[in-house]
Amino acid sequence: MENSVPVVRVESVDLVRDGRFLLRDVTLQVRRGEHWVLLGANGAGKSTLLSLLGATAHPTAGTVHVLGHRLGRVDMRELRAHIGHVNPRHMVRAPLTVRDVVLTGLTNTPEFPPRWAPTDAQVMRAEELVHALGMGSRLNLLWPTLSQGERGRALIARALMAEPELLLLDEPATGLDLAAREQLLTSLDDLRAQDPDRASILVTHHLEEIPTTTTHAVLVREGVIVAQGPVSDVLTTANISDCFDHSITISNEHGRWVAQTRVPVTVG
Ligand SMILES: Nc1ncnc2c1ncn2[C@@H]1O[C@H](COP(=O)(O)OP(=O)(O)OP(=O)(O)O)[C@@H](O)[C@H]1O
Repeated sequence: MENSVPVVRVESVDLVRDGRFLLRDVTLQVRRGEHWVLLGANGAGKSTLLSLLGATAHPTAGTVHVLGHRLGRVDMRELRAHIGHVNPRHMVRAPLTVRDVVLTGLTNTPEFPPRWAPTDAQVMRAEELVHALGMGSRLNLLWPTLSQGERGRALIARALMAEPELLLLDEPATGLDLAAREQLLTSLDDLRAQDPDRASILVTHHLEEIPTTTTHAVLVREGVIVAQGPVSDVLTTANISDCFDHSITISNEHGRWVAQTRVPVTVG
């Protein structure tokens, strides 16, 4: 894909299910090297938007281009091979080790396809990625024995195996304890520095889960984008309070964001 072509170009998109607008008039453009956070309340439409960008859903109206290809005019399966979509609900049924699950990122299948075997170089890359995500000591553990946080980190390594140009992360810090969350955020910052061309979109409800390397933010409310742009322009007390329909004060310290309910000042 040419450098000048946006990684994602969504234009005037509606997505309607059962007569209900899950997304309405959504326009969004993401370029190489940009790292977006997608914020919104429960049910706002974040995962729905991510499913369009991950080429797993089609818009009802409007156009979606991902990596230069228009949805509806491209083999979605082929396109998905170039997108790293980290879905915490990814199912692993076979008793695979962490190394094997990460390797299935190459085939984009839940298990190894029949007669497929990774090369030595692919195994080495899988191990490097597992180390980069702080999971080196877990390489040989069987998937069912992992904690939720360990699975989340292994799934990011899995998504990176195919060297995707676009990485989609759906609530990657959900269920992580404090230390695991901090390790995850550091790993994401490090990975972004290692591959400056990759673009990413991370979905969360929590401002504390936004990596410091985030460049842009988009706020969704009831299927509509209410603000988007450079992260420090978008993450303001007014915008976040409006998006979540609640009085929230936002602050930023050393690149990390914090949200607090605004306490009314009582006089007297
Ligand atoms: N296939 C579907 N058919 C009908 N409604 C759907 C479908 N998928 C999702 N929805 C509805 O669309 C709305 C947006 O869902 P979505 O999962 O995108 O929200 P979200 O912002 O990711 O929420 P959460 O933060 O709770 O994960 C929800 O009200 C959901 O019930």
